[in-house]
Amino acid sequence: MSVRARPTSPHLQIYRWTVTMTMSILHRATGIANYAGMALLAIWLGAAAFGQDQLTMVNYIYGSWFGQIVLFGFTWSLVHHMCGGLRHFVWDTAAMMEPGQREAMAWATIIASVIITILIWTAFVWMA
Ligand code: HEM
Repeated sequence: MSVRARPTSPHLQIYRWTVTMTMSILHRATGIANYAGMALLAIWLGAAAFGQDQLTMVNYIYGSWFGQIVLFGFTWSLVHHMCGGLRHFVWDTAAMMEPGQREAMAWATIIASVIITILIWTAFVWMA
């Protein structure tokens, strides 16, 4: 007896990859990363409350090249997630829902998040 191929439901290997899809995934990923980043902020505040030695140690770790990369990534994650939140806010008004408009907003989110992150680090870290 011949076996007929069973119908498959849509899944990642069937969908054409789109920028809006990437933004949707990134929004959840940055949401999760924001939790981890907030823990870093809590550790820093806790160290400041404990005393100068603890604060110096945390500052040393956060100031290392690895710490700086993590903090830069956390800044981008926060900013990207915030831009994504504003994108949802625009959609809540039922605007920018056409395919071209959705893609334009997705690209605007990526570009704005990179520019804003670099501006924040320029103003508060590199030039401070
Ligand atoms: C540290 C701060 C934040 C954390 C930890 C956080 C965390 C998260 C997480 C984990 C999700 C995913 C929920 C899911 O997909 O089921 C989410 C979704 C969302 N976040 Fe945040 N978030 C933060 C800040 C913000 C800010 C500042 C905004 C707005 C400017 C925002 C707007 C949204 C929106 C609109 C969604 C829902 C997106 C959707 O329906 O697909 N979030 N957040």
